[in-house]
Formats: sequence, C-alpha cells, structure tokens
Amino acid sequence: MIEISDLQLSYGELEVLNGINLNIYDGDIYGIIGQSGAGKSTLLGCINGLQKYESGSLKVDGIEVKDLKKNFEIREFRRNIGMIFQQFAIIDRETVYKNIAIPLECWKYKKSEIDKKVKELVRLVGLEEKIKEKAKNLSGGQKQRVAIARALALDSKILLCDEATSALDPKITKDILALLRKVNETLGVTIVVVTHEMSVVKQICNRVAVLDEGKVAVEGTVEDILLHSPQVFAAFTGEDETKILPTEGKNIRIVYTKDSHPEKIFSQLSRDLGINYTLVYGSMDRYRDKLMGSVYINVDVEDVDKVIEYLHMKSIKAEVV
Ligand SMILES: Nc1ncnc2c1ncn2[C@@H]1O[C@H](COP(=O)(O)OP(=O)(O)OP(=O)(O)O)[C@@H](O)[C@H]1O
Repeated sequence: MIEISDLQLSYGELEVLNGINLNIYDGDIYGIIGQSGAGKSTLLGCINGLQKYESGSLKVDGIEVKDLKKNFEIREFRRNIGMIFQQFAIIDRETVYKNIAIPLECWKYKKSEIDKKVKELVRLVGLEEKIKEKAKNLSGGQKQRVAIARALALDSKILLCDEATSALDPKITKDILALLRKVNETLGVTIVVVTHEMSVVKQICNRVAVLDEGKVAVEGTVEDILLHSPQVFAAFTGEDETKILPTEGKNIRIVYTKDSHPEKIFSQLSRDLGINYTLVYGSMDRYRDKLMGSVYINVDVEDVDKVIEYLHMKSIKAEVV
C-alpha cells in the first residue's frame, strides 16, 4: 500500500506538491491525472525515492521513503518498484532478450534463472517472436512491451507508468493498456498511471486523483466520479456537457449505472405523468468493460419535482442540474 499524507515539495520558490493526501491500495490501477506542470511526474518520483520531499509522509508498505538513507536500502526498496516512461528508455542497440535480462544480471541472478524469467516475460508481453531482435528495429508499442517486461523482471509489486502511452497511436495505446490490465490481474501488480488523457483513466483505472497546482482536487473511484461529478473531468476531455443545456425550464440528468439502464423509462415518462419533456443530450462512455453515461432531459419548471419523484420511485438515479 502507498500512503501519502500532507506531502510537500518545492523547487526553490515553486511549490510543486502542496499537501498531497492519497492512498493507493494493493491491486489498484490508480490514475493520477492533471494538466501539464501539475506535479504528476514529481509525485511519481517521490514514490520511488528519486525525488526528496521536504515534509509530510510517503510510505510504501509501511516504509517511510525519505528515511531510506543507505544505498543498499534504497536499492532493495527500488527493486520492488518498476517504472516505464513515455520514451520507453530501453537500450536500442541491445536485443529484446538483453534489455529484459539487464536488471536480473545486475542483481546477479544465475544464467538459467535469467533465461527462464526472460522467456516467461516475453510470453507475457507477447514478444516471443522478437526475442532476438535489436530494440532499434521494434515499433513504439513493441518497445513499450519490452519496457514493461524489464520493469517486471525483478518481480516488482508496483509498476509506475509515466505517460506510458502518450507517444503511441490510439490502437497501440489500447493494446498496451490491455497488457497493463493483464499484468495487474494475473500478477497482482499495483499500477500507478500518470497521464493527462482521460481515455487512459477510463480504460484501466479503478481509482483516480485529479492533481491541480500541487494539490489533490478530487479523488475517488473512477466509476463514482463518472457517475456523480463528470464535470470534474471536463477539463481533460474538453466536453463540459452542462454548457450546452437549455437555459429555459429545468434540466435533469439521468444516469446509467451498472445496475440501471433507464432507456425504457423515456417512453413511459410522458404517458405516466401526462407531461412533455425534451430529450436534450446524451453521452455514453465505456468505463473498463461497462457502458456508462448520462442523458439530460428538459422539463417545465412546474413538472420538475414530480419527474424526479417518479424517477426515484423507479430506482433511477436522477438529479436537477
Ligand atoms: N528539477 C526541477 N527543477 C525545477 N523545477 C522543476 C524540476 N522538475 C520539475 N519542475 C517544475 O515542477 C512543476 C511540476 O513538474 P512535473 O514534471 O511534476 O509536472 P507534470 O504534471 O508531470 O507535467 P507534465 O505532464 O508536463 O510532465 C513544473 O512547473 C516543472 O517545470
């Protein structure tokens, strides 16, 4: 578990982390999203001990990271934390095999163990056929697969991803995110994903923190935020749905959840209540494997209470916006 409380870090006058509080639980795929300069990479650097925070606490499995002083303590600590980057950071002139073997060689594993582990990992990341290929001859997506395999070579329990898909096209991004999900599900690795892309959060994260000017602006499960306060994400998607709603009458947001698909209600609503309404706008999203979203309807001011009461009676989530 990663426990962060009141974390502060400045570069000279610039306060980059300004009281960060969040917990990342074992098995999470945790998204840290924010605009450029919000402090996301700095926070990742604190988690793996590369950045020294000034005050507050950051514990990984109970170990206060800033208390690690001796080289061997730091090395042992980092062994459990793999990291991947936007630009892959693998050695182009070496083969796929060698790139994955390097951390194992550094830790003086036996040749036979290295061989077994590297072969297991290339299978996991789907690169068996490229095992002898030089990294420079690989595509971006394949390079990121090598980087993931290398990051997991020492059986890391935590994988930190710093904009790991930002240099990839959408289809390859999807494949890499699916691979990260497989790593999380099959190996139980906790994954922390730093990104400025909402689509990345929606595809794989279970929890998310929105970082703004060195503070956590919002934190919670992605599902809850998508359902209850999607406007939080508007800055990242560029789609603030509430801006296009009519200014007359009252707008009601009806939410699709994993348990309720309210489409049937649209034909019944007018009939049962004897009122008119306008279907204004709807947006559907995939969140991991589910379809989620909301539909906005516009009703006359005098009808709003009975519409809300009716929807709630039918166990449909709805609110006036
Ligand atoms: N070594 C450093 N010295 C001085 N300032 C720094 C240093 N590293 C980062 N900064 C500044 O700290 C702020 C936060 O940087 P950081 O890289 O953590 O943000 P970020 O949210 O990851 O941004 P991006 O998405 O652009 O990578 C930025 O204003 C950056 O210019």
